[in-house]
Amino acid sequence: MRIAILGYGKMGRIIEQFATERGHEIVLKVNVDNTEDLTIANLKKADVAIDFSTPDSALSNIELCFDAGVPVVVGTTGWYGHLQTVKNRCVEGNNTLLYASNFSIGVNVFFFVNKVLAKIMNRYPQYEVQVEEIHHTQKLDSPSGTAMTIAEGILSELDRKDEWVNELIGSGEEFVVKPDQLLIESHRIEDVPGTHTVIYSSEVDDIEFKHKAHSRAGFALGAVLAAEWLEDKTGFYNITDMFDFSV
Ligand SMILES: NC(=O)C1=CN([C@@H]2O[C@H](COP(=O)(O)OP(=O)(O)OC[C@H]3O[C@@H](n4cnc5c(N)ncnc54)[C@H](O)[C@@H]3O)[C@@H](O)[C@H]2O)C=CC1
Ligand SMILES: O=C(O)C1=N[C@H](C(=O)O)C[C@H](O)C1
Repeated sequence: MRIAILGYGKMGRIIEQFATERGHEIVLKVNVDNTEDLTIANLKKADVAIDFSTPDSALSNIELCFDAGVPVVVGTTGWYGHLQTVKNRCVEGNNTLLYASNFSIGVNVFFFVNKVLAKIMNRYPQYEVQVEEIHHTQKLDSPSGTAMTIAEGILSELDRKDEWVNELIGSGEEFVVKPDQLLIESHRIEDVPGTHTVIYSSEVDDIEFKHKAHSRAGFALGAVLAAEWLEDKTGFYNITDMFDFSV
C-alpha cells in the first residue's frame, strides 16, 4: 500500500518503520515544518493516510483526506468533540475513517475486560473507583484519549457513576469529586509511553487493573494493521470493529 503519514513526530517515525518492514511505501510525510505539502494532489498519491498529529490539526487533516477521497486512520487524540461531525461526513459523503484512542492490542483487551469488571462491581457498592493515567511531559491533551475510553466504558456499565471529571496533577487546581463522578487522575512524568490503571478501593482492600506500555511499538504496529484492514472498506469505524473478544 502507498501510505501518507500526517504527523511525522514520535509516532509517525515508528509507523514509518513498521509500514516499511511490512512492505508498504511511504509517499508523503507531513509535520509542522512542511504543511504546504499537505495538498489534495499529494494525498491522492496514497491508498491510505495515517494521522498522528495534534489535537488542533486532526480535524482539518481528516477533512482534507475526505476531500481527496483517501481513507484515513486517525490515532490523534484530543479532537473527539468533532466525532459526530466526522461521522456524518463519512455517512453522507461515502468517506472512510477508522479511529482509536489506543491502537495497541493489549489496551483493546483491557477496554473489553474493564467493562466486564465495571458490570460486576455494581454488586459491590463499598468500592470507590477511579482511573489513573501516566504519560510523558510532552503530551498536549489531558486526560489521555485512552483514559476517556476507559472512563466511558465504566460509565456505560457502573450504575453509581454518571460522568467523568479530570484532575491534572500538579496543575494546582482545587478539586472536589462528587459521589456520582468518576475521577480520572492525569500524571505527567518524563518519558512514560502510557500507563493506565483502574482502581477499585474499599476499606479492606484495593483491586488494581493496569496496562503499561513498554514503548510506542504496540501503538504503531496497531495503526499499520488498521490501515491494512481499512483498505477495502468504506464508512466510519472504531478499532473495536477489528477485534472479536467474544468468549
Ligand atoms: N491512538 C494511539 O494509539 C496513540 C495516539 N497518540 C496520539 O497521537 C498524537 C501524536 O503523538 P506523538 O507522535 O507522540 O506527538 P509528536 O508531537 O511527537 O508528533 C506530532 C507531529 O505532528 C506534527 N504536526 C503539527 N501540526 C501538523 C499538521 N497541521 N499536519 C500534520 N502534522 C502536524 C508535528 O510537527 C509533529 O511532528 C497525539 O495526539 C497522541 O495523543 C500517540 C500514541 C498512541
Ligand atoms: O500521547 C501519547 O503518547 C499517547 N496518547 C494516546 C492517548 O491519549 O491515550 C495513547 C497512548 O496512551 C499514548
